[in-house]
Amino acid sequence: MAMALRAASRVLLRAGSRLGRREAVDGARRFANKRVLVETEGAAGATRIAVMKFRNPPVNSLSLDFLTEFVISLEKLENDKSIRGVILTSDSLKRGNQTKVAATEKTEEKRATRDHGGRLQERPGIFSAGLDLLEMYGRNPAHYAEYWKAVQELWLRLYLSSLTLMSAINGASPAGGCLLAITCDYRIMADNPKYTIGLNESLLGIVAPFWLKDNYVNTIGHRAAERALQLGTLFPPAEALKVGVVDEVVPEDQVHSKTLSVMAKWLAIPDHSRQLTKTMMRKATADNLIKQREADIQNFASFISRDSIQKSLHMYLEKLKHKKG
Ligand SMILES: CC/C=C\C/C=C\C/C=C\CC/C=C/CC(=O)SCCNC(=O)CCNC(=O)[C@H](O)C(C)(C)COP(=O)(O)OP(=O)(O)OC[C@H]1O[C@@H](n2cnc3c(N)ncnc32)[C@H](O)[C@@H]1OP(=O)(O)O
Repeated sequence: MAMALRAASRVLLRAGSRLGRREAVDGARRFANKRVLVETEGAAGATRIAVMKFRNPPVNSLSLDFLTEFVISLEKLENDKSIRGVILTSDSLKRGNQTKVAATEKTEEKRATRDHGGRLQERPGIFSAGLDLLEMYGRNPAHYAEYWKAVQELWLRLYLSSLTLMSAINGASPAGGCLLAITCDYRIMADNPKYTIGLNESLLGIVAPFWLKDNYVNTIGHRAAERALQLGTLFPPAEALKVGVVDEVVPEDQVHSKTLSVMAKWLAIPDHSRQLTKTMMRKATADNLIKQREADIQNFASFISRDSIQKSLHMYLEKLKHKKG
């Protein structure tokens, strides 16, 4: 398994250097590729934590490029011995240096936030819209296979990470967005009823993969997962807390500070015992995928290529496009 992960990571690193964009380097304290910004907090030489901010406009969907860049960034953090904790969050807060694009049409309004250079900015209120539907629609089986391998890789890396991972959920978090959150050791969600979280695959006419289902069952229990998966339930914060999809709900402006303070408590536990415990709890679930990765890829590629599934995705995409039109 370690060898397989190292080999996959070499491939990703090569892809990363081809993608090649390291926009900002400030010692070890801040690095970024195009879609993931990583900031570290804490004094040099001491234990530090990192904040990984998603910035893949407009909705932080998990495109192939995003997945590649994410895994490269995570690996860098895993290799940095001074980093013990990582917070996943969206870089979707409004920045000062922005202007509203004059918008009369509804479709314009939807994407009205641009910076002064006219570049599209991440809109606030979205943690991640989940897997990129355009990677799963209208492509060929080889592309589906490549994409699914990257999705598996992301999940395995996060689920088995030796770091303490926390998600600061500052927006909507459907499907793959929920995947990011439930791989973490702890989840804190902003108390905004507009934000929802859950595995809504069934509403799209698709099915969550077995390993994500297992992750969900491990998080909220079998009965709750069985019901939520069939109904494709997206829980608002209070319900997400009640069912256990998230561990805490706090006012929106306190999500970051609260996550930092919970992280401090987790980091007070010795790493070796916490890590061994985490592995003990998670290894069997991860091994289930590891032993059949290739079969899972083939399953996905043939499932998603079906005419009926492509039709469902087409209808869902159309619905998204016209929902406010
Ligand atoms: C038996 C089984 C056998 C085998 C099975 C094997 C494997 C399993 C098979 C399949 C599993 C596949 C798993 C998939 C998991 C996923 O993650 S699927 C994605 C689920 N995501 C969603 O449903 C979210 C959809 N989006 C939204 O609900 C809203 O966009 C959101 C609340 C995030 C934001 O709303 P709003 O601010 O109003 O923005 P818009 O809706 O206007 O969206 C802006 C533009 O972004 C586009 N977009 C939205 N989401 C996605 C996405 N996930 N991927 C790509 N693009 C997305 C949207 O269309 C708008 O585009 P436009 O401006 O119109 O061009």
